[in-house]
Amino acid sequence: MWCGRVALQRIAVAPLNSLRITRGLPGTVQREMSSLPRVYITRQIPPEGLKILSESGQVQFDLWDSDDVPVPRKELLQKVKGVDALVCVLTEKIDAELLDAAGPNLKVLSTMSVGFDHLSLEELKKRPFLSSEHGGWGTWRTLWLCGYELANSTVGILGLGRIGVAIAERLKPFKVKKFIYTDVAPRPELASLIDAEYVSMDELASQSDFLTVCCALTPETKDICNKDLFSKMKNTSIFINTSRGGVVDQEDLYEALSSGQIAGAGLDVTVPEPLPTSHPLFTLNNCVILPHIASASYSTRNAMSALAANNLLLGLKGQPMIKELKL
Ligand SMILES: O=C(O)C(=O)CO
Repeated sequence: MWCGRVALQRIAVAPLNSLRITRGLPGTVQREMSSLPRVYITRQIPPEGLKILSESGQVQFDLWDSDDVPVPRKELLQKVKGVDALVCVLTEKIDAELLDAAGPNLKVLSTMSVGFDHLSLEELKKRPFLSSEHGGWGTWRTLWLCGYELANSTVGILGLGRIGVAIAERLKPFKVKKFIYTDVAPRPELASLIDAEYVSMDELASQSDFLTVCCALTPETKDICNKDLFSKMKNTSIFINTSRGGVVDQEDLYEALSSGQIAGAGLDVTVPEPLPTSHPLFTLNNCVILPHIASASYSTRNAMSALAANNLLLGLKGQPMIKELKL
């Protein structure tokens, strides 16, 4: 058997290996949709191979469930659309038409054959998207990597303090329609700086197009961003956390992102930090995770160190500090 591994991207293990197999169209077997890489198998391949894929927990697959008749070309061209990987046999012509139909998500082509005369090597070589060396970019496409705009949006701030205000000030030029916030109580002085409206937690969840978490992690705010909050958010909303990972129930967030309950998340902070690369959140294509760098500019970090030093000196002199945490 020759397995043509044309290119291999990182595939992280996700805890979703118990997906139910459901019967789809006659002659096909489908696994339920999840965020795992999608594989199409063009033939009912012998059980050993299917078992390996099934038990790996690394992929979801869709299969032409017959060994007597090859998958009709029309069905094949439909089924390969957007797949991450393809297992084929020697009856399938892997040519320009098929590779175009599959599109730029295709990262691995594995043929269950020693011969490879059914593969158009010229076409395979031409396609930069089959090689991770080319950055995985395909041609410009109309909806590729599109996101939601800040213009005309409602931005919700969970926990309004200096950071929430600073974020709003930076977002305002992008023509945000409205800022809303919630906190333990209204903070009119800060809110007036950004013209933000005080709302309940439920209203914050249901109205925000972008919900940004700026509260401190305390016993009261631990896991405050959980299933209950995500279930009230719009499925077009983006969740941002730059405060502390502990304010988010990461399992609930994974569920909300993978089920499409919310559209996406940007996390600068996680539990733990660094988040292990095997963490399920890393398997999602609608979750961007950064290594706690929201304040990582030379001037901000210098200002932070100067503030810490000045506070210390004032404290030693018994004078009021510039910023003091009242215990
Ligand atoms: O100052 C903090 O608390 C940070 O998280 C650094 O960005």
